[in-house]
Amino acid sequence: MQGKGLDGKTIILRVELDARSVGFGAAAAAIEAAGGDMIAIDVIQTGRDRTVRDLTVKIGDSASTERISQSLSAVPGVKLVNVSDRTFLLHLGGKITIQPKTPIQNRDDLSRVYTPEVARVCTAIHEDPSKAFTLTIKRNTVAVVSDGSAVLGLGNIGPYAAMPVMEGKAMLFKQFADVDAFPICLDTQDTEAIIAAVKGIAPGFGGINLEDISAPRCFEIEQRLRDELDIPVFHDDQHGTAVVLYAGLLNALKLTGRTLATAKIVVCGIGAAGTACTKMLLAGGARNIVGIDRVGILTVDKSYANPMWQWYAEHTNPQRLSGGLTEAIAGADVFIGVSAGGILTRAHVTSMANDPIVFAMANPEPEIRPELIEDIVGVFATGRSDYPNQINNVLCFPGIFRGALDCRATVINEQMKLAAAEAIASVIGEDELSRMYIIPSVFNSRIVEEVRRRVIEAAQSSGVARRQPRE
Ligand SMILES: NC(=O)c1ccc[n+]([C@@H]2O[C@H](COP(=O)([O-])OP(=O)(O)OC[C@H]3O[C@@H](n4cnc5c(N)ncnc54)[C@H](O)[C@@H]3O)[C@@H](O)[C@H]2O)c1
Ligand SMILES: O=C(O)C[C@H](O)C(=O)O
Ligand SMILES: [Mg+2]
Repeated sequence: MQGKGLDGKTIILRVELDARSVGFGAAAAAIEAAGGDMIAIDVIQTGRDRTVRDLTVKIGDSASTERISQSLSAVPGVKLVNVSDRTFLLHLGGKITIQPKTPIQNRDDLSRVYTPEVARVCTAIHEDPSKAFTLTIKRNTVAVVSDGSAVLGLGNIGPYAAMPVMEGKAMLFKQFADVDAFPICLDTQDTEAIIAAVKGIAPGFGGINLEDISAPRCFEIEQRLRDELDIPVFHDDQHGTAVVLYAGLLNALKLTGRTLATAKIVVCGIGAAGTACTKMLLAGGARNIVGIDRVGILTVDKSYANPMWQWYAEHTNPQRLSGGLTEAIAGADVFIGVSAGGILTRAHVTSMANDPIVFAMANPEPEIRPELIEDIVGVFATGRSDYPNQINNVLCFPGIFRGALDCRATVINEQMKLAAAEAIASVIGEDELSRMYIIPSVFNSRIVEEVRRRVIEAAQSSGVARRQPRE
């Protein structure tokens, strides 16, 4: 098992060299001395006094971006202008764009897509608002809405910093399910203001994917929007995560000879994801779930100001355990982490039952790195793409929205979520299932189609579909 880490292995250093006092060789030598290997040089600007170059440098195992930058900056006459890596370069100018479906080539085209002809289409929609689904982008467009309050496990980093994640989700929607998704990061964390903003933009969208909004506000925001809008509103960190977790856990339990009803399951991080995962496991028949957050094990013997924690304490922890993670995890069959990076230790895992299942799903840094417990864990999964068994909501949200949009569902309900989980689990055949393969790859082309098909069936049988899709 190997993760690539967050630093790219190749970096690009933009340097300004004082042409009179520094030779290029000195810069190259400084990079080499710090463990870097210069593999390309691009001249950006040249002049009599100074030149600007982009140096592409491969970072050796012993080196780091910081060491190389420091070594280079220490050379007299060298000014380090910028350091980027392949990841940053991929983000230059953002990751998505909007393109018209047809070009406007002449006056005739112009008068059809725009004034005066467009007015006839506007009038038709005014007379029959349901035509918005057929005559505008509403039919295939989802808003990915965040307030930046719980971005991955990075926490409350605000709406500007949340944008790269939301753009990424939009890319995944398009690539995997051909859904046009638009990232919307709101500059408010006020519940009422978020509800009003989403309701205000809803006319242009066929669905709302709420993303990275922290608990407990996310519960009220989602519930109110579900009640007040007639398009699906789906908090991805709750339900997308729960659907994928459920699919992966069923397979892991099967492989280790356990059942949901008898396994002791510890859920760490009782926020958006932890709450929804627990609800889905309870609905599936789990009976021994213990939840833990910063305040310790949630137990009915205490009372909590957070109403969701109160609910949680009343519906879990049948043995009324108390204490911290050490007390919660002793003898547990399953650990589900949706909290923060690095909080689980090898000693914790050693204290679990034999052949334990550890799903360390915090992003980007899991609760524990697989290499630390490889020899003692039964089944291991993370939320990341650079380890085996990626339990990530990307396996759910493209397909579930594809299905919901195609049958014009008014909501995404429990039946549709369960259908999505069963679809994801079903993509792995019995003979393929192994400890390193409990959940299909994001790139498995059958996932979206299978999720879509079963979600549409579930929407129809539960009476929330407004349209019969063609195929
Ligand atoms: N793999 C996936 O698909 C996936 C999906 C959703 C969320 N996540 C990850 O799960 C984590 C939580 O996301 P969320 O949307 O539920 O956020 P959230 O803010 O709603 O909830 C996080 C909860 O974790 C708790 N927590 C933080 N540090 C803790 C600690 N040291 N010990 C115990 N509890 C702690 C917080 O108090 C909070 O209740 C993030 O790291 C996120 O990246 C992963
Ligand atoms: O964004 C991800 O990779 C998954 C999830 O939505 C998260 O918040 O961590
Ligand atoms: Mg998220």
